[in-house]
Amino acid sequence: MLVTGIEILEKAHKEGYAVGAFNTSNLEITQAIVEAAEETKSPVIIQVSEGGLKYAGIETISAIVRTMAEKASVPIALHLDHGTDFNTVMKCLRNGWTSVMMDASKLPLEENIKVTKTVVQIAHGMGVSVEAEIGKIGGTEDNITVDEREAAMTDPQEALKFAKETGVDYLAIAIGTAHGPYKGEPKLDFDRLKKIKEMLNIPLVLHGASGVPEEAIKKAVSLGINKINIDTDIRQAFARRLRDLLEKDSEVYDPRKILGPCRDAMKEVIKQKMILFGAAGKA
Ligand SMILES: O=C(COP(=O)(O)O)N(O)CCCOP(=O)(O)O
Ligand SMILES: [Zn+2]
Repeated sequence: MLVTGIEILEKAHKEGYAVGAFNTSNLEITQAIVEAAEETKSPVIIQVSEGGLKYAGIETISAIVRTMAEKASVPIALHLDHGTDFNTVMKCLRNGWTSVMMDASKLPLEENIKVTKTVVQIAHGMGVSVEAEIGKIGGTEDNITVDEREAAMTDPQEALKFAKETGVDYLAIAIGTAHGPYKGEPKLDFDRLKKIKEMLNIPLVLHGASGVPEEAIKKAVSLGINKINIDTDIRQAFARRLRDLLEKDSEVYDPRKILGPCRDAMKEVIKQKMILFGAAGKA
């Protein structure tokens, strides 16, 4: 069933587990996410980035996800990931999305607060929940020094001010993760996470979670992470299966015989994440 993000995350926050938020941009990835959720009886957040919207078209990807979510037996939210453009956020609200991220983390704090507060007021008026970001979660490709990454981490006092002044439902925090494939092992600042959770007591979001060791994920969940964003691991599962399949069968040409097995490979990765996050059986 299609539900709001806060309906899913409030329960996770109260019961101390995390829900996977998996990015899609087409039919097969969406099918893989929904099938994984059904098979593990997990609530799930299906999310689309602005790049995903450009690739698929907002009306088309909305229709695919909403149709499958409404038919599903598990709770599913449709979420805009990293909405940096106000008008894109508004478009998603008009297309029946049940959760949006207003990502104004690149702006100075006061401007981030101002625009996020506006989105929260509008979204809440439509019964939609809101994620925002404080601190800067960059990409593993960004050439920044360790000190710069440290400086980009979320300041607990700023996070408290931000949450109070915006009324945001869940907050993405920077504690050492980054988007994309890691070169080395990411070091998460668990003390910072613990402090932020104690001070804010709302659902917290971990971006850039692909490639983070399982023990670190489990510790982050135990300290209060309730939404975990995964995209790179799914993309890499797709690409591995595709290469393997084409190497083994140079004659295959039916997209269904190519994309179907790739879909199944993505589904298996997603199921493992749902079990690792503690969401399995929580639907
Ligand atoms: O936090 C994550 C996923 O992080 P990951 O790379 O560790 O999977 N995300 O928000 C996914 C961001 C995807 O954006 P784009 O479609 O522009 O490539
Ligand atoms: Zn992200």
